[in-house]
Amino acid sequence: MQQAGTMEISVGQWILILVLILVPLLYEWSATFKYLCKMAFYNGWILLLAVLAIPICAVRGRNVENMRILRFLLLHIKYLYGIKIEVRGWENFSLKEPYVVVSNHQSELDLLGMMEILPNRCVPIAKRELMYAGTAGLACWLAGVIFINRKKTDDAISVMSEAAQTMLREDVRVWVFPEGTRNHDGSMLPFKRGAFHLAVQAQVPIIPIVMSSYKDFYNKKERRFTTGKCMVRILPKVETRGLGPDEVPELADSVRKMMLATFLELSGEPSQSRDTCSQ
Ligand SMILES: CCCCCCCCCCCCCC(=O)SCCNC(=O)CCNC(=O)[C@H](O)C(C)(C)COP(=O)(O)OP(=O)(O)OC[C@H]1O[C@@H](n2cnc3c(N)ncnc32)[C@H](O)[C@@H]1OP(=O)(O)O
Ligand SMILES: CCCCCCCC/C=C\CCCCCCCC(=O)OC[C@@H](O)COP(=O)(O)O
Repeated sequence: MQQAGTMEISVGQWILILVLILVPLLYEWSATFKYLCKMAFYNGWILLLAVLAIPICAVRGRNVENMRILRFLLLHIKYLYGIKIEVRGWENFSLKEPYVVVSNHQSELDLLGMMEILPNRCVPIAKRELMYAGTAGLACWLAGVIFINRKKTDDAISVMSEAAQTMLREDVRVWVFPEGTRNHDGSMLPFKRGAFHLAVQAQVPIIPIVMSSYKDFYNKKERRFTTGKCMVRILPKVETRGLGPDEVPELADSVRKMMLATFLELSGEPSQSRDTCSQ
């Protein structure tokens, strides 16, 4: 029986107290636990922000203008994580016409750099699986993200050909990660050619973007995630007017060379030392 003025603590409450003490201690002591917490919060926070975004975006229906709403909602995340983003080359974005943005792809954290500089009426091309990522998938769909099925090349190519028409008809810019997958090892994979076919088919320029290596503050293999700085460079446009499908391989190679040189320079690596591509 409980006496007046005394309080019994139940087993559940003891567990809660223990968790409240242990979690912050573990967070400080274990870099792995910190990494897992930060990544879980990153995904959870985005799913939650998407809950906010969905009704606002739904007012307009599926529309690329909704990308501005996603951008606005996501811009603060860099502050939560203490990631400083330094952008140079803004002047290279001052084109009125549509263009294809190509950018290196290190991790889901690329979303932060992307939102920092995302031009108006610019939509990313994303793997179809993202459409099923709960609220985030629906928010992406409402913002006009172009989904491709990477398991069906023909389908992916026809979606991209359709995108070439949409870009011109509706004055839309498209953002592609030409590596086609995240590349956590601090280098740049060989480029897939879809982005370059897209630019050539639409006869629009390519604007290469390079985000510096995250190695100083983030490493998935080592499960390390601290605060840090990322440099983003918007490179000058590469014209595609007059080029045909036969020139695509050369175009892709020359853009990749330029991006790799910038990546190595930004990441403080000697040039040619980290090229994982043997094209
Ligand atoms: C608040 C909530 C917010 C939520 C977050 C919001 C933000 C979300 C941000 C999301 C960010 C998410 C980020 C992400 O999800 S990144 C993952 C998805 N993105 C990509 O995969 C883009 C890059 N991939 C490609 O470009 C691939 O080439 C594709 C996918 C097209 C095919 O790949 P696949 O591996 O199947 O085949 P292949 O590359 O060997 O190509 C085969 C042949 O076809 C030729 N070919 C290719 N394309 C075209 C074309 N258009 N017209 C004519 N021909 C074309 C090509 O040259 C080659 O021929 P050849 O050269 O060998 O002779
Ligand atoms: C009810 C279903 C709940 C599903 C929960 C899913 C959790 C996902 C939560 C939030 C989504 C965060 C959006 C991050 C956007 C970045 C996407 C990204 O970077 O995709 C990776 C893709 O470029 C390449 O994929 P792979 O490296 O080939 O793989």
